[in-house]
Amino acid sequence: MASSTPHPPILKQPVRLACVQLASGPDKAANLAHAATKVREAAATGAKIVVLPECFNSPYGCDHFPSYAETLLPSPPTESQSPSFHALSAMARDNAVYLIGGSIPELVATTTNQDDSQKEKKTYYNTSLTFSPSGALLATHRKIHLFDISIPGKITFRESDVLSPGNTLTIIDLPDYGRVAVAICYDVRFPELAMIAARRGCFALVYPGAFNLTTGPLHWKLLGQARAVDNQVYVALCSPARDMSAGYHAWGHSMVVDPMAEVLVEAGEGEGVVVAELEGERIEEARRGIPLRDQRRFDVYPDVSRGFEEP
Ligand SMILES: O=C(O)CCC(=O)C(=O)O
Repeated sequence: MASSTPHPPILKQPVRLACVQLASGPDKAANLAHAATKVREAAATGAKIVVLPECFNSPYGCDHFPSYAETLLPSPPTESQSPSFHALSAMARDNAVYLIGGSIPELVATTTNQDDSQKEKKTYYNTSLTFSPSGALLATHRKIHLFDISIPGKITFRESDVLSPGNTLTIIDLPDYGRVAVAICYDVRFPELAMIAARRGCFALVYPGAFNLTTGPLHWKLLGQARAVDNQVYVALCSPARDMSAGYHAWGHSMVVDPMAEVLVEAGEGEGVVVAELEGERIEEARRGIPLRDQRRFDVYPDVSRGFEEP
């Protein structure tokens, strides 16, 4: 029921966030080197939170996940187990930024004893790593909702043919600023995640993603604005650049949406960096003007954030 308890500020100080809409190809080492250049460019704008796209260092597609997958556990992995882990850590440290490192395919290999012989089982995830300005790993998010869709004549995609889903929601404390939630692409379609994260005090929901030319024009911006307006938080969507010579055509249009659902910055199709200033007062203003948080009727419907265990 409505109450008007005071709410503590959820963003400690204004912060600039950059989405790097990256062009990448089949050469992982080249992709990592190029990402480092673009993260430097993003940091030079004054951005202190930098976001990379989903599958930023490989082509996107089920055929590619196993050959590009890296082992992240035990953490920290060695350089040869995960060159991407080390490259991302260095990008964060070299530029003194929080780096939400898009996503990479992750391999978890386990051995089991069966009938006196050892069997190796390989499990793959779509995984996002976030690093602190000192280069320390802050969080790992494994895509929870796998991208399995079929729109006849347009697009069929079945990540679950190859990938396994993650099972935890990812809320990250950035000590200088406050909390953000990270989820990956198709995860944006599930408002429960966003609601829980916002009610746990996140000032921004960050989605590395790679929508396509069918659902991108229909839903990408709509979903970004929907998650923002429902939760009165900032939303950042970060896509790869579109490459019509690649097997998968990403929509592009990386953007940052404010707590009133206004699109603050939006990229086009090609490579680029978009930057927005996030301010706690803008969140408070939205929440004062339209006081949803004090008007929810949890006596009529359940609060999905109740019972969620913090990691
Ligand atoms: O939800 C969509 O339409 C696209 C999702 C997607 O591309 C992904 O999860 O990688």
